[in-house]
Amino acid sequence: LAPGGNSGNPIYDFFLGRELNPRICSFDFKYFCELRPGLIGWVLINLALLMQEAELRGSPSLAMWLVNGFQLLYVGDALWHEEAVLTTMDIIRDGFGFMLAFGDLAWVPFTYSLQAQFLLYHPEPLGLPLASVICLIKAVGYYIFRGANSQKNTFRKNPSDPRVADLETISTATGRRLLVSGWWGMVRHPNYLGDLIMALAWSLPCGVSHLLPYFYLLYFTALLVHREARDEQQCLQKYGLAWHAYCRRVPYRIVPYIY
Ligand SMILES: NC(=O)C1=CN([C@@H]2O[C@H](COP(=O)(O)OP(=O)(O)OC[C@H]3O[C@@H](n4cnc5c(N)ncnc54)[C@H](OP(=O)(O)O)[C@@H]3O)[C@@H](O)[C@H]2O)C=CC1
Ligand SMILES: CC(C)CCC[C@@H](C)[C@H]1CC=C2C3=C(CC[C@@]21C)[C@@]1(C)CC[C@H](O)C(C)(C)[C@@H]1CC3
Repeated sequence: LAPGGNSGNPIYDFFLGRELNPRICSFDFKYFCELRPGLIGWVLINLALLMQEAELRGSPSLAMWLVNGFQLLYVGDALWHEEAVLTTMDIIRDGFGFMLAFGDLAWVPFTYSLQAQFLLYHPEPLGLPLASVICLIKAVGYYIFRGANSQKNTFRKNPSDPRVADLETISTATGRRLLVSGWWGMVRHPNYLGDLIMALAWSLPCGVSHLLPYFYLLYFTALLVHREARDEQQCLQKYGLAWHAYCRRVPYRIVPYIY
């Protein structure tokens, strides 16, 4: 049973999921749904919207190309680094309840493709200079997101790997160490920061005339703030005093000097 989804409150447990890894033989429903149908469905919906725009207006707009390219990179990255999902709280702690079943299969493909849906009905002229700035924002976000996630994954797999061996760490009572320099010495969730910067770059090609393309950015900020609080609680339970020491050393959660 999932540690989080067995609180005794039936509504909460239905949302978070009672069973941790529902399986038939070796087929793990949660692991499959987390990465395959929703993410691939999202890319296919985006592509269909791009093709429909080409049919309507002769060719896809630059804004549509950017949104498609950025989100394809995000999904490609998730599939390329597939094994990293095994250490996320969704796989380790959360059950396969309404949140993940609905989230993976319906929420991700249909709401994450909102920017492309918006562009089909509200074409947005985008010049090359602004497009270059947006690409730069995406590149910075991706650099932080990938750098932080890879640094932690490499360290968790092999702390003496030369790419992470020189980083400063704090020892914990569990025998595991926490990184306190590199990306993880900047804020306590540098990967969330990179992800949020990328989310901004996905919305900007749609202009600023409407709030709808910014829905993902707003929802994602709320999701990550809540997720960060849940992770913080779990880390405090796991690492106790060492976690307090890490928080003193790295006081900001997601955005340096702000939050
Ligand atoms: N697009 C989307 O809808 C979503 C995207 N994401 C993205 O998924 C990715 C994974 O996120 P998530 O699973 O929430 O969390 P993280 O990848 O940030 O993992 C948190 C875990 O990392 C370990 N950790 C924390 N601090 C340190 C440190 N200083 N040194 C070493 N290990 C540390 C702890 O686990 P332990 O010590 O046990 O290893 C902690 O529980 C992120 O990039 C996030 O942005 C997440 C949710 C939704
Ligand atoms: C329905 C609710 C309002 C919210 C549902 C939340 C889910 C949609 C997200 C919870 C964690 C997720 C992750 C990804 C997609 C969204 C959900 C399922 C992820 C697969 C996206 C790609 C990333 O690279 C990742 C790190 C693999 C993500 C893992 C967490």
